[in-house]
Amino acid sequence: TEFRAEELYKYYKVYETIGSGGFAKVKLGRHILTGEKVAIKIINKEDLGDDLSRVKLEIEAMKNLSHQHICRLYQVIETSTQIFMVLEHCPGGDLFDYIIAKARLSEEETRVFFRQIVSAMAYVHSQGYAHRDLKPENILIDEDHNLKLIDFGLCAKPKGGLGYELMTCCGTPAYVAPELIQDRAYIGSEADVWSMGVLLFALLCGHLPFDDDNCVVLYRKITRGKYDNPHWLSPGSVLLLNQMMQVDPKRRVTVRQLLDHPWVMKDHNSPVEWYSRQPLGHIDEDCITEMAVNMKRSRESTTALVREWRYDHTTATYLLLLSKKQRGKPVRLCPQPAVYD
Ligand SMILES: CN(C)C[C@H]1CC[C@H](N2C(=O)NCc3cnc4ccc(-c5cc(Cl)c(O)c(Cl)c5)cc4c32)CC1
Repeated sequence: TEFRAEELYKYYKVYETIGSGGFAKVKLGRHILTGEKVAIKIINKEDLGDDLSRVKLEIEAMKNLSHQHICRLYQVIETSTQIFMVLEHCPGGDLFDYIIAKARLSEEETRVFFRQIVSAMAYVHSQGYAHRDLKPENILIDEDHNLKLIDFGLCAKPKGGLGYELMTCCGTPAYVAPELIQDRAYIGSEADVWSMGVLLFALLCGHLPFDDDNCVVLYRKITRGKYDNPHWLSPGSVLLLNQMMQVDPKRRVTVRQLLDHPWVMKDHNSPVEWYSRQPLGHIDEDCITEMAVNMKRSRESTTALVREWRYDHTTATYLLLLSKKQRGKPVRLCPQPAVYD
């Protein structure tokens, strides 16, 4: 039903295309009521084919994932031909470009970033999901130079919980764990730790531990699990990388062990905080008050509406107001469409 695309333009200013990801393009937008910038991921259904299920999977996963280091989904609008995902805007681009621009990161800067990745992954696993496509291209940098995980299109939530084995071999070759390559049954969280090891290597070294233009050669290198440690790596970094890129998944360090791993604790002296700072069940009273006034509804009916988490304009308005509050901005809605840059 085409008129529903109007729903996008009713609530958002839509500006230029700021990027593309796979079968989607991403435009910059602004939520009219709060004035907050958003990223609008636009998917054309006819380009998808059977990938439509992947998009539905990503949307369902993102509705259940609310965390300070995961890109937040605010609203979903579906028309007969398109799906619009209104997402948290990350002006810093992705980590891949960031590494390229700096050649490689210092151990100190890597540690700050890696702690945020461990925080996000401990939360994702605690919700019963495995990401399965961890790589610098799928990690964005927000306006406060914090990391946000994106692209849950390949994630898995095994019915029996993360302890259950998965079979689908997927992900990006250079980051894929050996057990996936051998087409053996694998545990999603263990495969994610391998990918985190490859990611940590890329941050510290500026190149990949296993690389080859020929896929077969690349896979053989991964299953052998042998790679060169550049001379600039500290002994602590070499040890952690070795513990994460263990070919035998049962010998690999777990995300839980990473939370207070000596390398992760260095200079920070505290374990990684992985709990969500905005748990899904929590309702913020200030945001409810502002919305109730603006919608000319009672606080009770406004609260009930927000609690339905329909990922419609009400969800978006609430989450964007909450984001403003958490960044110290006034918890205010602008009823008349204000003029911006
Ligand atoms: C694998 N790479 C190519 C992927 C690219 C995709 C475009 C990205 N991007 C820009 O190009 N410019 C700035 C920019 C700003 N805010 C963003 C917020 C969310 C997303 C986003 C979120 C999800 Cl959940 C998702 O699935 C996808 Cl595809 C995108 C992208 C943003 C973005 C950068 C990484």
